[in-house]
Amino acid sequence: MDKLLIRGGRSLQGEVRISGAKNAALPELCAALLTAEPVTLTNVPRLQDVATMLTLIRNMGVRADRTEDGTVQINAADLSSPEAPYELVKTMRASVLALGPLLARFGEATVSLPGGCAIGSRPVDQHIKGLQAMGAEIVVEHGYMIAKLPKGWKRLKGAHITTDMVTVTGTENFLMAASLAEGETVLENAAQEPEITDLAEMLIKMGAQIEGHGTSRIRIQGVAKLSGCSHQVVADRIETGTFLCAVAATGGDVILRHGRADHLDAVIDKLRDAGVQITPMADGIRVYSAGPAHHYLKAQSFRTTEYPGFPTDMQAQFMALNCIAQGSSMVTETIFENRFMHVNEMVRLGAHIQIDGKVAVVEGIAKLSGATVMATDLRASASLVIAGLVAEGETMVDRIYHLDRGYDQMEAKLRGIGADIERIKA
Ligand SMILES: CC(=O)N[C@H]1[C@@H](OP(=O)(O)OP(=O)(O)OC[C@H]2O[C@@H](n3ccc(=O)[nH]c3=O)[C@H](O)[C@@H]2O)O[C@H](CO)[C@@H](O)[C@@H]1O
Ligand SMILES: C=C(OP(=O)(O)O)C(=O)O
Repeated sequence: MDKLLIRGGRSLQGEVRISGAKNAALPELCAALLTAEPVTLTNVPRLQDVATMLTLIRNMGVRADRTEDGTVQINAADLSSPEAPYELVKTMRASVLALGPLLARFGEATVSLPGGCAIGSRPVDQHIKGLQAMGAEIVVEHGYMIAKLPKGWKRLKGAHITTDMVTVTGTENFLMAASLAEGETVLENAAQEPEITDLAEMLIKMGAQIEGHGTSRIRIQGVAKLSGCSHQVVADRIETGTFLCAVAATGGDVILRHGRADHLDAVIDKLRDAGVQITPMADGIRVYSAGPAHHYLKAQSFRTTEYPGFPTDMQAQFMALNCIAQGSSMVTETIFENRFMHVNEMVRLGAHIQIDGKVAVVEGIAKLSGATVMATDLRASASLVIAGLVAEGETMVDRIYHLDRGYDQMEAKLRGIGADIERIKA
């Protein structure tokens, strides 16, 4: 297993190019299953999850070709096997996104219950309930969701779906399924994340009739057929936020090219309150902090919530900053029940953190000291990299395959702005 070796203490300067969003590219690759016509996605990030999704759809008989510039061409005209086997989905939560499109276009689907980051139990009951409301017959057997249309049905039927909680991939599954269903679907309590809006915009280019995306109530008028399209994946707000926290922690002056400040209001507000200077630009964001966080920044308390609130996917990275900022802070995780696994590893670097249920109380200290730490999930890995960038001496981050699932060449990008970081190949 590859590791990252970081020698901390350097400030960051220069420019980083932000990649396309993992959490938009994955549903958009699945949306291509809704049509027999060619779909072109550009700005697709180079990630392990994207590679896994491409393997998954190729395994169904779909043609999917990617080029070095981040373009992926998909043709699902000859999709022969609407199945997502366990072996291919066990590492990736987003594989559940195959369910809606397969069911909508082929009237059947067999999709393994998904894997992904071990940050909580992550059930898919809402996905199943919503698709059942559209008429699907779904049983869960031997770890698989086996779904089909009732006898004699040609298409799903539009429905009024109110989920028990806001679910991002649930909303995406319903959007895709409803686009090809008969009649109107109304999604209440819908997720409002920018990745949902980006997916809806892609579906609209394919001929879908969608209104209200980006709000908690989405209306979809189903159509009988969707066509091909060309779509550019939106910039990754979580990658952007991760680099913002890295520069805030080390000090420095960096332009995040293509980063979208308007998708990160909650994080940027907290960074500004901490003392970081953030300037939105025409095609990016400039971030400036005079030096190491402990000399210049004040720790910030925050609570994760659904968009537009503070994203759970930024909790660990901001906590790394709080560890070495001035003062104490309370970090409350409300979305996933097991998303503090980075805490023990940060403590190994000298951080002062105590967990009490959903709350982590962080006492900012002047210095972390380098150590060997283990990445436990995707954003935990990123937070340990940030901690390593400011720790004294060497930090070795083990098990970075988690990082490779969701960050496009993170260590190369960090090296490009002055970090002392190298990948140690297994
Ligand atoms: C591929 C992708 O886009 N992943 C993102 C997506 O995950 P994902 O879509 O899996 O997360 P959800 O928004 O569905 O989960 C929100 C909460 O609802 C619960 N829940 C969800 C569905 C369900 O059927 N039953 C249920 O109980 C979950 O366990 C969790 O506690 O949104 C999360 C929350 O912003 C992010 O952390 C992930 O990066
Ligand atoms: C939790 C995440 O990913 P996934 O839903 O793919 O596990 C994430 O992107 O932080």
